[in-house]
Amino acid sequence: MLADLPIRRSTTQTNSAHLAVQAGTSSGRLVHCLNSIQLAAIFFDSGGRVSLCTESAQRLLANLGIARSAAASVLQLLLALRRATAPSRRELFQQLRRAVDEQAHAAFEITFQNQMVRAELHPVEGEGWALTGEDVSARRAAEASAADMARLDPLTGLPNRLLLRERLDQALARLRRGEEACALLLVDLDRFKPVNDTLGHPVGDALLVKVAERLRSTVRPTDTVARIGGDEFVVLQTAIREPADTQALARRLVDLIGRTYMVDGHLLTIGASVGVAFAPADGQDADRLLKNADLALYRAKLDGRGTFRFFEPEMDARMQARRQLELDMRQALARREFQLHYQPQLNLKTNQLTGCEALIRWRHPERGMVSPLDFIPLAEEIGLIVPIGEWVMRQACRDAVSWPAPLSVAVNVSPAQFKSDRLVEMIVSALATSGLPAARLEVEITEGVLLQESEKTLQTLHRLRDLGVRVSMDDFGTGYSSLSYLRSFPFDKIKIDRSFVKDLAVKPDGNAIIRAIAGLGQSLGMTTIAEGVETPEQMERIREEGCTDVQGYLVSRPVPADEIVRLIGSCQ
Ligand SMILES: Nc1nc2c(ncn2[C@@H]2O[C@H](COP(=O)(O)O[C@H]3[C@@H](O)[C@H](n4cnc5c(=O)[nH]c(N)nc54)O[C@@H]3COP(=O)(O)O)[C@@H](O)[C@H]2O)c(=O)[nH]1
Repeated sequence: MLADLPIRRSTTQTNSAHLAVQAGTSSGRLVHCLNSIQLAAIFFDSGGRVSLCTESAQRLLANLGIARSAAASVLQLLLALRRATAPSRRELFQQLRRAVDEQAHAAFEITFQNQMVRAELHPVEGEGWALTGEDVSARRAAEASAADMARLDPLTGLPNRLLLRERLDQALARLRRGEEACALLLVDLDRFKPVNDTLGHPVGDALLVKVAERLRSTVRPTDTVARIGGDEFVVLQTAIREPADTQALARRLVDLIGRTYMVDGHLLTIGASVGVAFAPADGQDADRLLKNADLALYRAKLDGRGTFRFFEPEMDARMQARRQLELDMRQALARREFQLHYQPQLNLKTNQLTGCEALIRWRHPERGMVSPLDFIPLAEEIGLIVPIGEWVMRQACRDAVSWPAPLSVAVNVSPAQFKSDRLVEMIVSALATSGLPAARLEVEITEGVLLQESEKTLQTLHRLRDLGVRVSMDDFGTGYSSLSYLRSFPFDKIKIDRSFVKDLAVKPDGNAIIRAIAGLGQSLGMTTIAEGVETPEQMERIREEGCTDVQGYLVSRPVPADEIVRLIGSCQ
């Protein structure tokens, strides 16, 4: 049908909206056709007068408040449109005016009383003009709503990272104009993961929604609360008069999130750690502010969580140092920079060595000897303890197999290693490849291991025990519930923390504690070994209180593998 019409497609534009009109039209058929496809179109002759106006175009003009008579010519129509729309559109109409003067195609949009019309002005070769119009209000509204949705977190309805970023950029622009300071508070939920893991994601999601409501309820309407990750929220506080405003808000956030929640019949308690960065003091661009708030958050977590910290420049330096240590540690395994030292354990009754504890050492080419206290916690935090711990286990088994039986080797196993499903298989493999009997391997764990996923952990411990591996409880007495853990698993050995041995000389009740633990071990059929024994007096008191074994500098400091072989030989 279009072929019948006096319309031809522009050579450069294939879209049907981009039409050029040929001379010599049969206007009756054309109007009929355009009316039936609901196209708003107005044709102007070479004198600029309206020669054809479809029904849709008439309705559109009426909606825009433009009288039909006003549309008598192109210029009159443009003037009427100019009067009908906002001053911000005036520039557009100047462009249109130019298009008319230059006989060029032009496309534009008119917003009028919530209605949006996309219009196109097409020059008709030597004959006049065609103006087409399309109501795009619904399409533009859908696009705007999609754009809004793309800036909101679907679960909580809070702004997401994208919108936060825009608001932060706006706040920083105001700051640059000297208007107001702002602060960024990065909020990370503590103990959220166990809720998700144990009660399932629907409960976790409902909890996040409640957290979002609490956060929203505690800020001013001018502030922004955003959700930027699973359990990560951000508050952008604007118009700050003094840092105390932000301090009060940070305290409120920690307190509010830490209050109990009732979700799906479950009483839940989580916490929040908050890191704060101020603009302009801690950064004037969004990236720096976010980075510095993150550093402050990291500090808050290190300081025990459930608290807030303000960014300090030293945090950056500390983080750089930590990153370098992490990089070095990742290379240390491949570069064979780790070594094992061994510290002997002595039975007080027989005066014979019973075994040795394997203690890792890191000989760094520039740092020198790095203490495990300086790198094991970081290795645990970033998960590197799993490969490092595997190396320790395999090396310890390889070294111990050359010691005379029944001497055993005790290996520290970290909580993070217990999370790995491969732990038991790895130990079986270390024993098999080294040829060390399982009974000569002892696994030392701390309370931290039992604190996590206790059911799974206990299963792992029982599997190890079934293999014949012995299990000892390290640092006994320093945790919160050492006693209760003794009931949950039949340990082979209790290692009394060296702080109690140290207290022997200084605290009047020092020996009472050692006596109590030794008695407990005796009743439960467990070996009790006192750590950190440095003097003959300490050794004597420990023997008197009933401990079975000792370990400490008095017997020997931890020594390299070849030296322990000599030491063992000299004791035989
Ligand atoms: N997961 C792993 N942890 C490990 C491994 N190797 C060591 N560690 C842990 O690092 C902590 C520090 O260890 P280290 O500096 O080796 O200190 C040990 C001994 O040197 C020290 N000790 C022993 N006797 C004495 C003494 O008489 N006085 C004194 N002041 N210190 C002494 O005690 C540490 C042994 O502690 P423990 O493990 O609790 O028996 C330490 O927590 C290690 O556990 C590893 O391979 N994996």
